[in-house]
Amino acid sequence: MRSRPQLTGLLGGSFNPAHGGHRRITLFAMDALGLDETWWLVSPGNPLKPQAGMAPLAARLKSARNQARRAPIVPTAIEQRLGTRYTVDTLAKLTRRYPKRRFIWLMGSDNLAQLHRWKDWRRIARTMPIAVIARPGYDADAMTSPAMAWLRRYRVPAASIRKRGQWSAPALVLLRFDPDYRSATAIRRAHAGWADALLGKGLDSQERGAKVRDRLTFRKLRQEDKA
Ligand SMILES: Nc1ncnc2c1ncn2[C@@H]1O[C@H](COP(=O)(O)OP(=O)(O)OP(=O)(O)O)[C@@H](O)[C@H]1O
Ligand SMILES: O=C(O)c1ccc[n+]([C@@H]2O[C@H](COP(=O)([O-])O)[C@@H](O)[C@H]2O)c1
Repeated sequence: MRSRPQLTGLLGGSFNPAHGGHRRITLFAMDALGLDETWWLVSPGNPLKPQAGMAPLAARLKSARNQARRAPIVPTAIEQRLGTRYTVDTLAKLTRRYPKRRFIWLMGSDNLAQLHRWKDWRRIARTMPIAVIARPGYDADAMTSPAMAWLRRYRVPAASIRKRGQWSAPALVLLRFDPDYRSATAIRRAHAGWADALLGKGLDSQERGAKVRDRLTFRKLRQEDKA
């Protein structure tokens, strides 16, 4: 049984496809915040993004597994299993299922700039702390955004997350690392056929095995949290 709550980062995304920027910002954020692991929630579909041009979930998940290799990062399609699409609903279910964990929502500043358009975004902020990672080209819009106008009063240093006893919400941590210019948009422009190349003729046996392991891992974690 675990003696202290696991600090788990949640990075939700389209991952269309996952790229080195995701891995880099996740590892930097984990280090700055003292996280034990991060779950990459590969979204069935961002409610604000068009479905057109969105690769199949299996391809996006596979790209995420490739990027997460040998790191304490767990890519998962758990939102599909939970039947949730809006983040507020996902977080309500995850906190109920994994009551002993301490979660923190991670996102790039492009998402802070439009957070006020998300369903029940203040409820998200009341559910868990939010850490925002600076991203080239988006920081000015993020800092002047409607969500930031409300969130700025809850700003705390990264150290307050590291000290697990002080974990509370709402809390906003602003993180700035070496800027990372990578984006999925740029990869899609350069390599439109990435999903076909990755999936080949369909799900290979390795991928089918990963899918089963994904389900089992989260079932086991849930049992641990209930113990
Ligand atoms: N280079 C980066 N710097 C900071 N945050 C990033 C970076 N790349 C992605 N993120 C963040 O990772 C999360 C998932 O990103 P997503 O899967 O949408 O990739 P993306 O590169 O932003 O995709 P797209 O270009 O299609 O919008 C989001 O919170 C996003 O802000
Ligand atoms: O819940 C919402 O209203 C909402 C609106 C837009 C985006 N999101 C989530 O934000 C995360 C980042 O999405 P993306 O497409 O920018 O990678 C992903 O988990 C989405 O489900 C959530």
